[in-house]
Amino acid sequence: MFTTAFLDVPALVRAAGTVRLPGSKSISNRVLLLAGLAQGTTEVHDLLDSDDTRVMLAALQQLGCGLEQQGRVLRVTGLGGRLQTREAALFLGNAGTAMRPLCAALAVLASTQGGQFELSGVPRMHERPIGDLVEALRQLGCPVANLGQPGYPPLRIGDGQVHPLDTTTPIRVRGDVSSQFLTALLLALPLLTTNAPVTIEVEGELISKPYIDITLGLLARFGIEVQRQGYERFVLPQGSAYRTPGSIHVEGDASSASYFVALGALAGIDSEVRIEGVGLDAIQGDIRFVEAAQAMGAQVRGGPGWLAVRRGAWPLKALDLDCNHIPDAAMTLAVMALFADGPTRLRNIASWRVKETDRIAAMACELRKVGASIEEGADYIVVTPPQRWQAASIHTYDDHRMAMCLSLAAFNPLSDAPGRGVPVRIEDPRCVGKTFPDYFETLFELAEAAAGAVPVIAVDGPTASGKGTLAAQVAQRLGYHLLDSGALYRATALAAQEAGVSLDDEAGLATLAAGLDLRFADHRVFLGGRDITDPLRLEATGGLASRVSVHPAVRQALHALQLGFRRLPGLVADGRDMGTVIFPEAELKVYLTATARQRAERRQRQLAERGVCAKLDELCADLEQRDRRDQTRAVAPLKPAEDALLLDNSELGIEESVQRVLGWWQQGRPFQRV
Ligand SMILES: O=C(O)C1=C[C@@H](OP(=O)(O)O)[C@@H](O)[C@H](O)C1
Ligand SMILES: C=C(OP(=O)(O)O)C(=O)O
Repeated sequence: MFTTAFLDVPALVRAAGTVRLPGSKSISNRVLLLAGLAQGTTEVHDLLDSDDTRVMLAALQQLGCGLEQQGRVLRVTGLGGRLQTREAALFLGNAGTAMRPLCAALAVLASTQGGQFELSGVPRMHERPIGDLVEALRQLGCPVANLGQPGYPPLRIGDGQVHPLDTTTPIRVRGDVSSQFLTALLLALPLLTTNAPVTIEVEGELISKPYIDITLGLLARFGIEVQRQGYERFVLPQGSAYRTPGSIHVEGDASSASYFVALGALAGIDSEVRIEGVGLDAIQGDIRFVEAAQAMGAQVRGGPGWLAVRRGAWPLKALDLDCNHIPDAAMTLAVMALFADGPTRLRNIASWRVKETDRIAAMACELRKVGASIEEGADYIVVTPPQRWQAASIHTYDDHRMAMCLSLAAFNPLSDAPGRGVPVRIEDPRCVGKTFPDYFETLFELAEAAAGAVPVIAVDGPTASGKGTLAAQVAQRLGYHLLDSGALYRATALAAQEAGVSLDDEAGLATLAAGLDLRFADHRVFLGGRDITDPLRLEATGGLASRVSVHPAVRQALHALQLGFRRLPGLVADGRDMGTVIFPEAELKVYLTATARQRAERRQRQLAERGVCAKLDELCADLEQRDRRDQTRAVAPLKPAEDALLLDNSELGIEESVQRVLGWWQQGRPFQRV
């Protein structure tokens, strides 16, 4: 997951490959609650691992459910309807699928067995309505107190006493703000059916109906058959008891699939984007996003558990659609609308305003930034494609779907810059953690950037100038890949030593370099699968590397290897000839210097930290000798590129140097500052 302040997505042109989707959020949290209420142990396969499921799991653990992870299987041992803990404060983040159903289940358990629970979330959760559910629970006789604004979390549920609950009259709940209130009652009220059936009646037109189908389907898997009349009246039969199905599989998330269906429609030009984990047999209503995408021109094939999508009509066809049945995936349509042949109207989406953010307002604001014209109303949005695309820094409002949807705006081949398009900056990319922590990694695996669009920052400089530390820090802040090119020369030197190849044998060294099986992972370096990080850092290895690197054939052999590090979303490359030879087109070239004495002092400190005592004069003389050799070698001598920015860090701390480079980088980007 990217945890950077922002993530720049370069202009993208094509997509192909296979994505295996993470589990459905809606199914995961329902299954967890049902398993938590049932008697016995349920094996849950392919559960979603994200912010929303973590808060549900933490709550179940606090309540005394047994949780045991075994590989991809989670074993949940339920309460069997008996409270293990009578008091707890549960933090439920921004998960509607945890807050609403737990509110109802705990209200019933606390009232029938005597308990008291506090439910809270992130500040936005305290602005998301829950009043209609609280009203329904109060009708039953459950004490629910507002700890903040009436009608919103935080809430105190129960008061420690046992209360008689009235299940003889139908429980009425409004359905026009969120379907999750009805889902919550359906999941919780089987607890009250010991002596008589329980009836729920919906007031107002129920929204997001397919989510009720998920609820009913999963209740059936847990042995509860709800009788109903349309979406107005639901009866939980007397004696409804949660019976674990023993083992249950969570299908891939259909809302998450929408981004990759859109990806295929936009950029599956030569081949398909294949989606695995969810297919045409899905129990999630958001699978019907596929129909909307097809109406816009996408070519979709599919079967049980899979979809394959490629571009059909281009530009896409504008759409006018009632989106009430697919409230989450409909956001993806708003971004696809940027590529349509006319204005797209998405209707009946009032619930967008009370989700992770006011999604109509947020979508309008961010789509305007890329150049679209927007009309918005209380329950609709009309998107007219941009006449001119603009590079935009997208605010994401701590809303995972804003981040995921808007990243697709980086596919803008219709932009003015022919064949290149413009990049998109996604602020706070971490917010995708709510439902799809690896979204951007997955996108970058499938997407192909426009020619030359993957940015490179080259950091060159003499030995011990601190370029390795600087480059690593800059890469980390930007979420970019890192190439420590010196490590390639060092690894070649080590490999030569092991293979008994002389450091003067240019041809032998070049053969070794070309076949180098080198891998960088988690700040470690592996040669042929062996961890060589420590020997690689040895002072002596640096000296050998300097001798290896004078051979033109070795440099040639390592050239292609280095170019391969330039991958989405970007690269920070450090070395001696990054800006001059390997990446002469790098957007930013930094040449880092410090006086030989200062570098020697730093090196002495580093060595001392490792328990090695070295004389300053000797270190200084050695550095000067290496500088001379690097600067005077015939091929790619160490020198600043003509367009490099010089950074003398003799008087700067690491953070100051990092900030200086990030400042230069920001100045050259087409976005306003975040
Ligand atoms: O029950 C569910 O799992 C959900 C219902 C929908 O909410 P509303 O019913 O509030 O529209 C949906 O937007 C949400 O992401 C998940
Ligand atoms: C509305 C959403 O979430 P929640 O389950 O928190 O309501 C969503 O995921 O788009």
